[in-house]
Amino acid sequence: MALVAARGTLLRAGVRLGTEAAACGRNGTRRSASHRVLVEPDAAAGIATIKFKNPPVNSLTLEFLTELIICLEKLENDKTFRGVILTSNSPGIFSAGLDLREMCGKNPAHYAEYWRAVQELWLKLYVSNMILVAAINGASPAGGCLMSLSCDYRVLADNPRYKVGLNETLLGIVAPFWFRDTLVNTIGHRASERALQLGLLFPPAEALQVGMVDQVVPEDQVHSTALSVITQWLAIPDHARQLTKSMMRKATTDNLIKQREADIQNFVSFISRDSIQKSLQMYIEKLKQKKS
Ligand SMILES: CCCCCCC/C=C/C(=O)SCCNC(=O)CCNC(=O)[C@H](O)C(C)(C)COP(=O)(O)OP(=O)(O)OC[C@H]1O[C@@H](n2cnc3c(N)ncnc32)[C@H](O)[C@@H]1OP(=O)(O)O
Repeated sequence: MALVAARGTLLRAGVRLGTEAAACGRNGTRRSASHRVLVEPDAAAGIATIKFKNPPVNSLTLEFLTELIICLEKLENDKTFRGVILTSNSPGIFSAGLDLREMCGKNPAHYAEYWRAVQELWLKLYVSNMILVAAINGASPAGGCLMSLSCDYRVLADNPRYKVGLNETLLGIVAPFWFRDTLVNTIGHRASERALQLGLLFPPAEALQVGMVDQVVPEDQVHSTALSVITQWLAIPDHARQLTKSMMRKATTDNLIKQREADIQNFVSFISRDSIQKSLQMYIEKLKQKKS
């Protein structure tokens, strides 16, 4: 159902599925997956690199989310690809997380459609059969950080401006239970409690120390490191690795799947509150003022 909804959104957005489908094909040459998702397939190695290209900050708009979901599904169904690197086409910003404008001043039906797409992306990432490595080449707050936490391994560029974390409380909003669970599964309960309550954004050395990322490397080595990690993981027999991943992660995704509709309703009523709308608008204003 979610994919049908996603395709509906894409068609409304004027994205041609034929072009998009071809883009996630197995050719060795670089192709553009869609407007916002670039795919660089290396069929011989069985690895594809997905590059986020949704300027200015790779925020997760509904259209971008939908393109990512469809691209991941194509790769998942194409047995050529066993590993995927997620990275940004604009070094400096991995992803600014959920698009604030999608959560501000819209109607409940829009919020529901948006949240279903956010859930769908997480589900696709978290229990993917493929090996997913995040090559984090820029700042990655909130939903951007969630994407990387949903991968199997995270490599972060060593730049003090590239902070990662779930900073929702700083916006006056609350990370939902499945964001929390993803963080707890990665860094443990106590560290998550502190990080979530304070909305901490960790610079590289701290991110490594707390376990938000697995490796910090010089900026120009992020992609090559991600590649060599995937190559090591590819040496493990797929069925054994996939079953183990599922054993580790399925309870977490099942928890959302069984209450998916309630989670959407909860999001819609939370985000529609006047007080939350005001907080988000103030945050957007603050981002604008930062410039002037
Ligand atoms: C019960 C459920 C409750 C709800 C749960 C909801 C969970 C939410 C998860 C989220 O992901 S919320 C989003 C959190 N994201 C952030 O806090 C990031 C905010 N952005 C930044 O900190 C910075 O922009 C940056 C990413 C560090 C980049 O900094 P830089 O200086 O390079 O660019 P800016 O000048 O700040 O931004 C350029 C441009 O982009 C706009 N923008 C930035 N972030 C977002 C965003 N998340 N959504 C939409 N737009 C964004 C920013 O306003 C600027 O716009 P203009 O002024 O040029 O129009």
